[in-house]
Amino acid sequence: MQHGERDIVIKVEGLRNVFGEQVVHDGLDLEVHRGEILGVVGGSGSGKSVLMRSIIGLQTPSAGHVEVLGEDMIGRDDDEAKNIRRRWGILFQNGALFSTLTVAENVQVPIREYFPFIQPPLIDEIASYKIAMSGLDPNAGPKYPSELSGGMRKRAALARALALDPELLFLDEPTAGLDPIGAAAFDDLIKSLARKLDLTVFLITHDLDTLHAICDRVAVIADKKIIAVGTIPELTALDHPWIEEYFSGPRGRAALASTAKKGD
Ligand SMILES: Nc1ncnc2c1ncn2[C@@H]1O[C@H](COP(=O)(O)OP(=O)(O)OP(=O)(O)O)[C@@H](O)[C@H]1O
Repeated sequence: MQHGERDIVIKVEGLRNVFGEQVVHDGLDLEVHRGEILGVVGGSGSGKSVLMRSIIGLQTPSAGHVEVLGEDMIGRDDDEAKNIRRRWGILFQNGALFSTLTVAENVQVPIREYFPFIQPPLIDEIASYKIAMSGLDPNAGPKYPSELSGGMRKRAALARALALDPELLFLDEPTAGLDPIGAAAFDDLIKSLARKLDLTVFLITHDLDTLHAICDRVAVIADKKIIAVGTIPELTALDHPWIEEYFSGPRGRAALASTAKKGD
């Protein structure tokens, strides 16, 4: 399928990132289409997180072009960048919740930042709604992150990422540290929210089950660039040793078998 400019939510062209002597990205290109869940995979240290940081403006690339939701991300002043940031939510790898705030207060932070004129009772209501949407019990609202399980913390962080009704969601290893049942439940939640809320999702993961269960396409980083993007069958049809080893090695085969079983 051909995608018009308006259907491309993230466009990265010729991205180059260098730390000292180390070239992490060189000539990296990627397009993320509206409404898709795009998984990003690659070996440890291949530059997945640096790619995400370049897209969200936390890392200024040495060269290249990054466009998000039709806006050029490089060289923006603070106010302009803030207006674009409002349109996406981010779930960082460790959740990155404020430990001194309750779950409800964490979810309220972005709402208060962007809409300080909204009255507190309404802010409470919006936060409760996001907490419920993320599959947490309403009793979780007054709890502190340290009082929650790992899975509940992820859901709380997801509620905060959804606080401003984003169009785009960035997820950095959302199922890392969860047991397989918790991870599958979190995958289901992401898939269902993405469909219901018309989200575009950029998802970094090492979790083969997640790739099979929820990703529409997968982008593979190796050799400092995106070497392939496509559905898993499209990728496995390619003759590339890393991709073959990744998807067709023992863990890849197990993930495929378990997805096939689920679909019976
Ligand atoms: N701020 C920084 N300063 C120097 N080097 C950095 C910085 N951030 C990342 N790097 C280096 O860039 C490379 C890519 O890092 P990145 O975190 O993007 O890898 P990754 O693919 O996300 O890895 P993992 O799967 O292990 O999380 C690594 O070698 C890392 O050490």
